[in-house]
Amino acid sequence: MHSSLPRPGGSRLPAPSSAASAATGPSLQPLGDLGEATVNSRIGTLGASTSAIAKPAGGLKPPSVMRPVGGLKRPVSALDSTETAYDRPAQVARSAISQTGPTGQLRATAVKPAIKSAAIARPGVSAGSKIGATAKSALGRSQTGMAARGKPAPASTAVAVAPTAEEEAVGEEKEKSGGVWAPKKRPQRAGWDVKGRLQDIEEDHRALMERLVDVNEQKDQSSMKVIELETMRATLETMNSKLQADLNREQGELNKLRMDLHEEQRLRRIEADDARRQLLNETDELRRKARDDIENLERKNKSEVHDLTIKHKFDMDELRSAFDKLKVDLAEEKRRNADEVASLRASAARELEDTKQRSRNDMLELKNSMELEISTMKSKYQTEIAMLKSTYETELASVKAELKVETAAHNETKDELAIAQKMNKDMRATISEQSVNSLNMESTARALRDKICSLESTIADRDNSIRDRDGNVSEMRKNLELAMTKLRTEETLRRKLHNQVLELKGNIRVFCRVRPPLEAETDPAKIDFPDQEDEAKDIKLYSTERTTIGIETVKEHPFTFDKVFNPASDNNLIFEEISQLVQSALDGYNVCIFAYGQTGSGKTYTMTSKDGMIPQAVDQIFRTSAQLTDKGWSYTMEGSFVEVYNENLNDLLGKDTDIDKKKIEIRHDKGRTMLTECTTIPLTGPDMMEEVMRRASNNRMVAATKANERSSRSHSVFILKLAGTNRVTGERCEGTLNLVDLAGSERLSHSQATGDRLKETQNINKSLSALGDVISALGGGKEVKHIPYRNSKLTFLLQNSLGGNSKTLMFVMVSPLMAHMNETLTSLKFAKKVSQVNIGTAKKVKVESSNSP
Ligand SMILES: Nc1ncnc2c1ncn2[C@@H]1O[C@H](COP(=O)(O)OP(=O)(O)OP(=O)(O)O)[C@@H](O)[C@H]1O
Repeated sequence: MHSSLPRPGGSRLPAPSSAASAATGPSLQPLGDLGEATVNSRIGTLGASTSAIAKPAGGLKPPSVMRPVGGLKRPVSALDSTETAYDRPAQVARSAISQTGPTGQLRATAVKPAIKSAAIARPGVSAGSKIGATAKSALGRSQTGMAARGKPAPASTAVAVAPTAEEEAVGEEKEKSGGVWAPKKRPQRAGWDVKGRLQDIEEDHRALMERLVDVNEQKDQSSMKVIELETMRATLETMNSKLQADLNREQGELNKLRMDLHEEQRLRRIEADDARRQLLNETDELRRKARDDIENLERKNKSEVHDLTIKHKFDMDELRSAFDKLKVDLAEEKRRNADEVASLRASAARELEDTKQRSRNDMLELKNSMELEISTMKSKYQTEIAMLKSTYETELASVKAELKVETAAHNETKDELAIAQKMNKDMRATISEQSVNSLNMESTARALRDKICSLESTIADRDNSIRDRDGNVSEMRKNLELAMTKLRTEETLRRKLHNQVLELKGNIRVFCRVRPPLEAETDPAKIDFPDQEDEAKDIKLYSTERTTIGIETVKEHPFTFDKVFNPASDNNLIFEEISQLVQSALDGYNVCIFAYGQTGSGKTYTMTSKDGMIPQAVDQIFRTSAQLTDKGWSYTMEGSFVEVYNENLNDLLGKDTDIDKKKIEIRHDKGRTMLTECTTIPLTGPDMMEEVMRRASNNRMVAATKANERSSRSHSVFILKLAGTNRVTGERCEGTLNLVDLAGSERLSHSQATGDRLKETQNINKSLSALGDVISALGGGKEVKHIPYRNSKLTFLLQNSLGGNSKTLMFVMVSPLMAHMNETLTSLKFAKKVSQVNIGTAKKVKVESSNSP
């Protein structure tokens, strides 16, 4: 290993061996003469000095110098702990350096072992830090020095050997260039030439001293270097302390961060606690809300159940009425069946009678023919017998005569007598044979007579059964009669009950209908229907009002009526609600249905459109009256259609040329209203209504050409009179159904109208306020003695249909537009007043009847 260590000059040092030391032998004289110990001590001192001097100049660069870059942020302890074995010699060197005095002078004794340990510390390392290399070169130098002085090197260190010629040349060269010092080459002196040798030594000593001076210079340089290194160390230490300070600061920051972290954690914990508490509160709140919801739901459920119960009750009532209707239908069916049975029975009886008659005729014929046959046969046989008898008697007489003749010749003709007797015997046999035949004939006649008898008894049985059936039929007829009577009683009862139901609902009822906005209408009003799913009685409107100080406020206007129809309700739904009133007209009551509201609110649409109240009412009346036929009722119906315009009546079913010309008078007589010179069309079927409506609409159009927008400024009244008679009970009833499309209720200002328009305005205002007056007077009770029917043509026309014996329904029509809000509110207020009027119980129109009480 040591054999391959390179020398600073590139030559190799031979491995330390005794041979090597022996090689130096011939070149060195024994030092016994001079005092070998002295020489050796000098050489040793020199060697030690050179070794000390040969301390590596630049080899003490501490590895830590290079470290700060990477290890800047690392704590010192960490830096120290990461020092490897390679760093330790440098540390030792550093500590050695630190032992220099304040002057910066290096103490050789301290440096020497340091270098030594540095050199020894890394034996066998071929390449490594500068320190190792420097230490090795220093070692090399010291060894060389020692070798030169002939002193054996320690076993653990390399021992210098005598240089070869080549090495010597290099040594010389080195010497010149200030390399490692070596004694000068000179011719070998003889052993005895101690003086010469001393001279050489003296010379070498001088050279060495010179060299020492050089070395001292080098030492100074090294000291300088050490100082430099020291400065560097100080810098490094400053850096180190700076780093330490950084580290401390960072640690401080870290601690601060840790504290922040703790604070943050504490805050988070508090927040978490708060959140948990909030969550608990929210959960409680939710639980409470859920409980409330459940309770609300239960309440709602209960109310729904209640509603459903009511609905169920209502449905049950309806079912009951349907059941009653079914009963009626069943009775009707029964009656039809009974009729059928009766007709079948009659035809069966007729057939039976025919069959009986035919059988009787057949029997009679048979009997006659039999009797004829029997009598023919009888007479035939009797004739035959008589003939035979006469023949016999003749023969007997002739025989007797002959006998007489021949008696004499009796004896003579005894044989002839015997023959004659024999012939007589034969004849008797024939006669008896004939008698048997006659008897047979008689028995046949008897059998025939028996057959006739049995046929007669069968006919009698049949007669009996027919009589029995007749008995059943009459019993069934009686039952039918009873059922019909019951049915009639029930019908009367139904009418009474129906009337009572309507009475309970009030004789003036007010329905409110809001029409849908039309396509072109863009400013809808805000209208609510709060209980549409329920009773549908409420409506709420919202208007905006400006206070005196200019603040806009929204005002609510709630109203309640007998029924409120929202814009989605169609005419069919509305008719369902009024159909019972229409039924009342059939039951003999006067019924009046008004459509009240401003122009364009939907009055005409509700009353006269194709599926409006007028066509549907007539249709229902026809349908119901047809059903009542089975209960003995037959009805006659007649319709009139009049227009009240400017306090004049126009016949809308008359000639168009008579409009505004013919004067129609109103007469009241015993609860009946008659119109003079007004067309009344008998209605025989619902299809006739189309013609009635067409004619009325034509005349209205003609009237409209006379005055613009006349339909809005006139009242139209369709009057349907119904007269019913029950052919079975003799009951009679008369009812009137008045369907009125009123003029637009908008407040017309007198100031803006002139001429015809002013007249129209005055008349509309007059008639509508008269209607209001009549209704409120009717609601005044018994104290009010006078009802001002005569204040307008309209109220006078409807006198018998407004009040005590009538049923009244007012539709208050509502426009859905914001622009009409004020008019709408006025209409609704008027309707509210009407709905609060109680006009007493309606009475059936009294009609004298054959058996009415
Ligand atoms: N329920 C409804 N559904 C659909 N359209 C309707 C409804 N009601 C009214 N209308 C429409 O609104 C418009 C005005 O209605 P209508 O002529 O019936 O009002 P009005 O009150 O009779 O007016 P006037 O007093 O001028 O006769 C018409 O075009 C009509 O078709």
